[in-house]
Amino acid sequence: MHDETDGPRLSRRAVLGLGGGLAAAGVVAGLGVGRATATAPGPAVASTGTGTYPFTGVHQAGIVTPAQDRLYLAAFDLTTTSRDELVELLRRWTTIAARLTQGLSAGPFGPASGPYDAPPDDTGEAADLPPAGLTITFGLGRSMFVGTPGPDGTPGEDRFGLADRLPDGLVALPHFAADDLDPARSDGDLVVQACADDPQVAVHAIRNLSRAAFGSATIRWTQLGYGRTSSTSTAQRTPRNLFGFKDGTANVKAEETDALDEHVWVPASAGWLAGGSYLVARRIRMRIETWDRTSLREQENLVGRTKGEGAPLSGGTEFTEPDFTAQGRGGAPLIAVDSHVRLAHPSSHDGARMLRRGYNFTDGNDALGRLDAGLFFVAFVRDPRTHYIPVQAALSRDDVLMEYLTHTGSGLFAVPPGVPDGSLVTGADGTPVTTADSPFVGQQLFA
Ligand SMILES: C=CC1=C(C)c2cc3[nH]c(cc4nc(cc5[nH]c(cc1n2)c(C)c5CCC(=O)O)C(CCC(=O)O)=C4C)c(C)c3C=C
Ligand SMILES: [Fe+2]
Repeated sequence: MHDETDGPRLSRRAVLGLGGGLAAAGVVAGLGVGRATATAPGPAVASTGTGTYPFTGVHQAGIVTPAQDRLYLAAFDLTTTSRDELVELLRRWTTIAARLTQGLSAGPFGPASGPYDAPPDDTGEAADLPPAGLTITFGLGRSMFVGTPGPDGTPGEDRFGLADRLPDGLVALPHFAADDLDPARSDGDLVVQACADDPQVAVHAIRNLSRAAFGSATIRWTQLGYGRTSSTSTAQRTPRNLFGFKDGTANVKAEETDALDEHVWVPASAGWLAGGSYLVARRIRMRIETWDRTSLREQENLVGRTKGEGAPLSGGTEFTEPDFTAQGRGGAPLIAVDSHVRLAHPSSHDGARMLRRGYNFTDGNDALGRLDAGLFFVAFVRDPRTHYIPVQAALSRDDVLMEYLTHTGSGLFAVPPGVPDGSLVTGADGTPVTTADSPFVGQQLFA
């Protein structure tokens, strides 16, 4: 497992061989390019102290890799209508992501070594920071394929000739009861999820990707998150959400490879998206001031688990399966029929599970002094039609916890598979570069 206790960390400068020499080599990036094998990121190298996760692989990183402590997620709108420019953007983004996640600068020169009369090819604020386990995960929104329908229901525009490649699961999410969605915090043509154990590293990643998108795409909305609200590995302790409850106990974990195939990865039959997933994002504001005036008994009944250990109210310890048939004195179920865990449990949804990877957020306060805080819910599923929409519909309709929640933002994105190991193109300095045929996330879509 990657964590803060991993041995000595290398800063970007150290990884780069202290800038100068490698930056000089970067001048000739593009010369002598080759397919990266030796330089392709190897297995997770937490043990060597660099704190990096491989960028390449069958699946994109940032899904089953252990959830880091911080999130910066940005949704983008494309400003270009050129398919070639879209491909170029994805190529540039892929190279930058491959570099940043391995502790390199965004471009081959770095923040302080490029031509003196040009803006640096990296903004610099992460120059002396370790890679902090950065992962960057790309997703594609429905509007990229079919545009945005008009208010009168007129169909959107197929700007890139991709309408017939729309994945079946990339549906327009229905309106759920108690949704109060802000369009300025919802949807988008593209999404980039940057997760790291240092917020500055995650912000640096999005900033440099946004910079590289200049002229092709602009940021539509962003969300900062802290204090992951899920574990994605059995080696991680279960964190707590802002209601103070352990969150992520029953999550799908990286070690459950059969469950990942069944519930998270898009199957081979799904064409270009095979090996990918779908990312659901929901910005959920929590009425924490009201919650804090609620008795412990009521809080536990709303959730269906104990607040201290996170054990189901039917008994046992944190990882004991809830027993929904268990009754207390008087015959009432120990886990209420309208409790959160009962309504979200796979047994209520034909066995459907999801890989949750959410974060807490606090975005200031409202005019009444109440915190604008909550849970930025992120989940990866194999098909939102079976693995998310029915669950959300049941929760929005019947979950007593909803009395304390308002969904204020929403997004659904198709997450392409990973860039294959050994396929990155490297420059003379051995680091990834963008060329006319360098690989990119989502390449299968354009094949
Ligand atoms: C549509 C999916 C879900 C949303 C939205 C959601 C929001 C949400 N959840 C909590 C707190 C907890 N959730 C817990 C379990 C849990 N939640 C979902 C789904 C959504 N939650 C699932 C599928 C599960 C697992 C159910 C199971 O298999 O037992 C828990 C219990 C601990 C755990 O297993 O993680 C808590 C606590 C909040 C506060 C919230 C919105 C703000
Ligand atoms: Fe939940």
